[in-house]
Amino acid sequence: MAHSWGYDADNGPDKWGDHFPIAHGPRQSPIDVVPSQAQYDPSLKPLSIQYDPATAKGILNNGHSFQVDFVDSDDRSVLKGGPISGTYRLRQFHFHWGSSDEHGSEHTVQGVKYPAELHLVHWNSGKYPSFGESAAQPDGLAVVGVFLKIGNANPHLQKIIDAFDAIKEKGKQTSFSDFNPATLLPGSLDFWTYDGSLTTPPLLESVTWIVLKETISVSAEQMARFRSLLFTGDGEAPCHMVDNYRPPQPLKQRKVRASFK
Ligand SMILES: O=C(O)Cc1ccc(OCc2ccccc2)cc1
Ligand SMILES: [Zn+2]
Repeated sequence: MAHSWGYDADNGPDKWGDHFPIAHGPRQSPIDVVPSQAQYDPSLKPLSIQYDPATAKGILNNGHSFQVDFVDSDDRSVLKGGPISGTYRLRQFHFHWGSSDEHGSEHTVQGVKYPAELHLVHWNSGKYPSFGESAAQPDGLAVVGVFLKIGNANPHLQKIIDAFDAIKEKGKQTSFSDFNPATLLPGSLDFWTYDGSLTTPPLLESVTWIVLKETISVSAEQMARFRSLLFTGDGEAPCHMVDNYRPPQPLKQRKVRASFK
């Protein structure tokens, strides 16, 4: 793309296949999860999520979303169990959200859209030497997806929102420490799982998706703060960071499994 990918009509999800042909591949994400079509798999282990708040490093506006990055040079913050084998290290988390509370999530549940979706990105440190290497392997990444639903203000999200003034524009970053992402998880870790991809270019088909059934809360005022971020950098005409989600993609020959009955 002459101009890099984004979420506008001229560079958005419908155009990504022009430069990233895998966009039309067999295991693209996100998908619409249809609970009645998901098969309960008793062999799925419970999810094991252990994060050390000391591994939180910084928060960055990357021009597509904002992400909180973690020290991933050791196994202090890891995901195990569920559908994965071995140990996957937490690399970063980020969100996708809408221009209104009626939409914004990437995965949908029987067509239901949520105002936002959290992605906790992990890489297979038990098998590969780095995130970059892992991202190119079919079993390289594991992303935990959590839906946000409008309700009470979420005090754990508020710590992230309080950093937004320092990262309003594309390219801005600031330190972000002593934060445990496990505070962003719902009470139940029941999940759906399927083989998929990154939901942004390069759309690599290297993600084991683990989508939690239970939501976490966010207030309408907190969602408005997400929408105050900008896609654009200093000196550019400001464009609010909203609707940074890819819509559901064809399931093709895949099955979705459920960890619960
Ligand atoms: O949206 C998601 O959660 C999938 C996703 C996960 C990780 C991610 O990292 C960026 C990136 C990964 C590999 C190569 C270049 C860039 C990009 C997207
Ligand atoms: Zn994502």
